[in-house]
Amino acid sequence: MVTSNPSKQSPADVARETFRQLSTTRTQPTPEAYKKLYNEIAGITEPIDNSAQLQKNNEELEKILLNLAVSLTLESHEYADIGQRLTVAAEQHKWADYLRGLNEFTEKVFSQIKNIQPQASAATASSKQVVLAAEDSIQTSILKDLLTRTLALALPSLLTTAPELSQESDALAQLLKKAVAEKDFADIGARLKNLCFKIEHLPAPAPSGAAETPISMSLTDDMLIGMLSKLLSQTLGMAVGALLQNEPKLLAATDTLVEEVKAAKSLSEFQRIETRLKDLCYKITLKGDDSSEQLQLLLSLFKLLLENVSSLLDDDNWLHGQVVVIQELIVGEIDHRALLEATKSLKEVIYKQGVLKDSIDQNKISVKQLMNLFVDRLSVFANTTGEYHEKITAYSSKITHNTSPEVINEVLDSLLVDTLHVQSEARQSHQLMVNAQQEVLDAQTRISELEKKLADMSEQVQKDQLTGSLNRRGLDEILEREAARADRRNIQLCFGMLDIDNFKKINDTFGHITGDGALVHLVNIIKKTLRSMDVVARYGGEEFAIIMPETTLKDAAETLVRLQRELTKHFFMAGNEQILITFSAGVAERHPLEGLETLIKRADKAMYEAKNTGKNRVITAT
Ligand SMILES: Nc1nc2c(ncn2[C@@H]2O[C@H](COP(=O)(O)OP(=O)(O)OP(=O)(O)O)[C@@H](O)[C@H]2O)c(=O)[nH]1
Repeated sequence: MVTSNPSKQSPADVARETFRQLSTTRTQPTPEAYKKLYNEIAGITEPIDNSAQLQKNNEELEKILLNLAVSLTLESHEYADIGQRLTVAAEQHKWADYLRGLNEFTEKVFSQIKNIQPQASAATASSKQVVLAAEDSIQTSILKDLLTRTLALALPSLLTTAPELSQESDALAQLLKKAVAEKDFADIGARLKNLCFKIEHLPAPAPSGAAETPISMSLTDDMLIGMLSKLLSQTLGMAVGALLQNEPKLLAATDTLVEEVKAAKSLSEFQRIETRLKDLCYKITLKGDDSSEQLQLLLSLFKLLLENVSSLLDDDNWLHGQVVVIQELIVGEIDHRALLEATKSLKEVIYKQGVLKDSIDQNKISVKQLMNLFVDRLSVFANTTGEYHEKITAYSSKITHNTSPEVINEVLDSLLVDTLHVQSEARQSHQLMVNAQQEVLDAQTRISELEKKLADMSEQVQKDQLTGSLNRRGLDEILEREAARADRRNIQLCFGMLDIDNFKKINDTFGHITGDGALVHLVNIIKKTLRSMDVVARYGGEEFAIIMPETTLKDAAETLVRLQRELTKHFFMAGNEQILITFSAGVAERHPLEGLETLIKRADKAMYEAKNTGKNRVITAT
């Protein structure tokens, strides 16, 4: 039975139903048969003759199907056989044979997946085995996904949909050929999903069905205005808005214009906006010239200053490190954010320099006071011993010239008194020396404690020393700033939390240094994959946070899935061993005015759910 309800079914639904009926009634799936049934199901009568376009579509489709068949002949033995049969069927236009062959192929792929999964869980003896099994399983599941979608959705729809999409599919078929040869389906899976998404979202046919067929893709004025308005408001809001961060007046004017663009519904409204846009552009150009000149001057001054600071720093490694960080920050493209970060780091350097200098000066003063005291005592002692020697010489001559016992007794008494005096001075000086030595040691301990404190402080600056990503403190600051911006501009902000799976096993198998390398590898891949406006921070040991400004929850989740896919393409190498790094992630979109602690908690909770439901997945927070 044919159902006809054009107002309720999307073209994709109709296409699916057409395909199902073709197969249950065992009708040959020729393009003509497909089109006829499609129109019946969609309740469309076909008033205009678009046979030339259909002919072209059919030819393109046939080419795609033939390419797919040929690509399979390059596969291993069992797939190559099917590929041969499909090629013959496509060349002879025997579409029923072709369909049977494709179904057989899908069955084979599904049964292979079932075999691979137990293999993966059994392969615990060597991590390499696990990695290889996981790799196979990922590729096969992508292949499965790809074929299911091809069979169920993309191909039938292509028979009747837009020619642009046919061209895209043709390119895809070429890619598929390459992917099968190289056994790398990650890219093509994503592209096919994208194509299916486009097909699913093709505009529905007009309910009257009188003038339009499902292949009609003509852009109406409304659609054009919609696209124009979206493009303009995005350009203004994101690009221009970001450039004007330190120009509040122009920023406010831009924000107002963005709202007006969003609300504009007709071309005449756009014409009015155009005049105001020109005015804004003019003002921005004026400001831009002005401030970029100032910025350049300021920068050259800043660089000069840094060079001098650097040469003054002697061998203080920490401060040198900080100066290098600032120099790196201002190398190349300078934007407002880089300047803000550089200024903050410089303030930190200056503050810490001050603290260190004060403490070391104080210690130097106390050592100096001690030395003065010691020298004083020493001179007293020297005087005393000098006098003693003089007295001894005098006593000696007295004894030489006078031998009476009374005189000698008198000399001996005096000598005793003088010797006791010298001994007491010597004892005092000795004690002083011991005290001084102790105080110098104390001062040295205090100085090394200060240096340690300084080293500890370096952990508090914004960067994580191992991975070069932001640390917790850096994360807090940027998150606060982005949240304020999101509130001010009424735009989305997403926060992702990800935790490497089974990281302990990497450490236990290959050692901590390799584990550290894996963390650095992950951050590098994150930085390569994400947009430049996204920010990655190390949240804890093997836990990372990602801030995604101006991103919807759906896009943020897709970004993290894309990141997972990138990791399957870039293994981490531990010597000759390939390690597949996977992670579990939770992602949350910030509610307007939501506190950051709550936002982080929601993402964290979703991340734990991802861990507890099998790992290597992304869960969106409620
Ligand atoms: N090499 C290295 N290891 C770290 C670092 N920070 C934390 N770790 C280690 O990361 C491991 C985390 O282990 P667990 O918390 O059990 O997590 P896991 O093994 O990833 O397991 P799941 O999270 O459940 O997938 C511990 O062995 C930590 O010692 C670091 O900076 N370098």
